[in-house]
Amino acid sequence: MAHIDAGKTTTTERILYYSGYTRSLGDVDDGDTVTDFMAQERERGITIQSAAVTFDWKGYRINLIDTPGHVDFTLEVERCLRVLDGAVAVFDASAGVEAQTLTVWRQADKHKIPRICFLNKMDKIGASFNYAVESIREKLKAKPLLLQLPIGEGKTFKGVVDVVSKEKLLWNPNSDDGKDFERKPLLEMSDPELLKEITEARNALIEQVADLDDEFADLVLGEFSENFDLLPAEKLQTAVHRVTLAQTAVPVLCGSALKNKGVQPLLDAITMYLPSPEERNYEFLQWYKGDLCALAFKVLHDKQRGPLVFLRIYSGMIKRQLAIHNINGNCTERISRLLLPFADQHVEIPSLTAGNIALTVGLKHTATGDTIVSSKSSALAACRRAEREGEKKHRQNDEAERLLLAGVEIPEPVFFCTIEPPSVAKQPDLDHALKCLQREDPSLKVKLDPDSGQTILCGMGELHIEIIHDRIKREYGLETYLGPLQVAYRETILNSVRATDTLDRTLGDRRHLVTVELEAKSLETSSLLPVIEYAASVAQDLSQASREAIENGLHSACLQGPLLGSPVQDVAITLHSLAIHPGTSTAMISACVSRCLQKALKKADKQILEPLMNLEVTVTRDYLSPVLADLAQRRGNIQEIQTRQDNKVVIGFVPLAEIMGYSTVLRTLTSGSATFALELSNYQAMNPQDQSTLLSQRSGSS
Ligand SMILES: Nc1nc2c(ncn2[C@@H]2O[C@H](COP(=O)(O)OP(=O)(O)OP(=O)(O)O)[C@@H](O)[C@H]2O)c(=O)[nH]1
Repeated sequence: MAHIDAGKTTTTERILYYSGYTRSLGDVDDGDTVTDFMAQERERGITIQSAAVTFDWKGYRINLIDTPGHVDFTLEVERCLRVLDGAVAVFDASAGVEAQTLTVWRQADKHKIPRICFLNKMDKIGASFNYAVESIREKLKAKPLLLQLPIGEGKTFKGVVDVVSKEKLLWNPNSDDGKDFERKPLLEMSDPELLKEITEARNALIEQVADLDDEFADLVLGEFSENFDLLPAEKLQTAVHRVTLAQTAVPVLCGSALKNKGVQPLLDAITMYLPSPEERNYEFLQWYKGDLCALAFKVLHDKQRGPLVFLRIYSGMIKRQLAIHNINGNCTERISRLLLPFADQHVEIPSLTAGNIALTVGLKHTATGDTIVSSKSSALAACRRAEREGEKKHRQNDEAERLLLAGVEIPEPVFFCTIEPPSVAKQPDLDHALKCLQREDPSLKVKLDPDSGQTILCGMGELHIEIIHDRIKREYGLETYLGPLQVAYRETILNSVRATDTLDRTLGDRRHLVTVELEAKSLETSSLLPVIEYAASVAQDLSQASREAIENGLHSACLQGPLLGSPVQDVAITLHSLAIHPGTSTAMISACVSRCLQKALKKADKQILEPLMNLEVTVTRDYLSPVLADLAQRRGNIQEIQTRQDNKVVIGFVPLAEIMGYSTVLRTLTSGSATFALELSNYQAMNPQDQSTLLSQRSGSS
């Protein structure tokens, strides 16, 4: 995991080469890497879908997932992190911690994933080991354990010193694939200076680990207190492994994937310090007692084979021709074939056990985030065990929560645009393509505009929508037309308003009569859904069906606000009175409260909320002024300007509406030398002037 362009794909390629899976070295810049297999990825040089690859290293089996770094694919990253036992965070050693690194780091924190850091690009001009380590300490608030130190930096980078074993690892400059390197103990005779430096680094490391691990502290203070040099490397490694698992510190290694240096020791570190599946102690596993339990974390549509579902197996075994039960979908279906994922080539296998990632063919109803078990009765047995345990511990856990592996929250899309098929006859084909793409990518939303009947595509960013458009063309052969990209605004109200409404309709011989009085007011806290309250007199004899009908009606009224037709948020609604004539259908109750709320919202003082983005621009000093001047014109609010090596890093907020197409603008402003990262911060109220400009633009254009 990493910020965009830190070198994850290049590192993965090296890993696959050294582990013997590939015979030649792929290159991102030449577009021939194994994991970036989608056509767009090869052309754009970025990782869109994280491919899962299985390989072996010195007797260990490793399932590797290369995640995308671009912020538009944050959800994809989180879905993959969710199923990992450990992660390697890759950094550009000349930039240290970048904006997206922070995001993925937080995601890994959320899922409690032990990790190690790999400071890549040590060969790059401006690379600085100390700078990058410092930024890990400061920005990620993590404790770095320096297991290696570089030999040279930038152009002079030649290899690394293993602090744990006090060995020098030098890569043969004449080897063009980095396979040839020598590992030599540091000796007083040949490397007195370096040996002194490394001994100090090793002692510091030992003290640091002893501070974090009591068992190690006892060992060090007892047997080896006089001389740390006598402490065997394996003892230190075992303690670093425990500390990594406890996530109280992170091992740091360095290298240059592009120049083929440092990747083999990284592989050793992965097997040595990251947890094996058994070491993760997933709490829910005890309920399954070795029965199958797996999580579907990715779905791909394959033209020939139909939906391919990636499963992380937590316990039990998966076999081909096995019937499985999907807890979320409450359905049973059969796996027809089982494959071991090797990027876009898949090897057929008869069975796969816990800890592995399986690619299954034949599951037609399983979607991303679903929990898979062997049968309904196995799920029930697990549930009973969980209940018994819960009673013992006097805990009131939600039964479903314990059995379903938590999925991943899907963020609300911030952009939308219309999409049209080349001809009306092709609309069903477009609908099919969008349905398949949505099953793969839950952050893509598709809606139908109730007024125009047009299909609307909602996504996480410009690149996201562009790529979906591209995929529809390439994978489904449909040339679609996109309308202009629009920002997804929200609305709210600023005061408290009351409204009443009556719906009286006779359909056939049945009279439907509802009268409602409600109050809508602004809510202090942020909430996407309206907070609904009932006056005591209303709550008294309200049936469950009527309550659901009311809530449906209120929710649907909040979907289209009075100003722009955008969702209304941060409102509290109180039902003061409600009279329902016997025999009135629930649909009529919904319709009446919905209309009444719309009336109230129309009367209220209204406010548009716009998405505000966190922006981080990295720019050389010479171009700082034009970048700042441009941001000022975009209603940008600069919080801080940091110095990162020779660059300036501008950190601030800017409304999404002002930053569309920014990559082209920034390229022109800085002759292509600057980079930027954008991420949704929150929704903020527009000022009255900007709001009225937007409203008049909209009414002029509609
Ligand atoms: N100098 C130098 N460049 C590197 C190194 N590793 C990768 N690069 C270059 O950095 C760029 C990005 O590399 P990728 O491997 O695609 O990075 P990534 O993190 O997978 O990128 P995304 O998947 O798009 O987030 C490419 O131009 C690589 O050639 C390195 O060790 N040194």
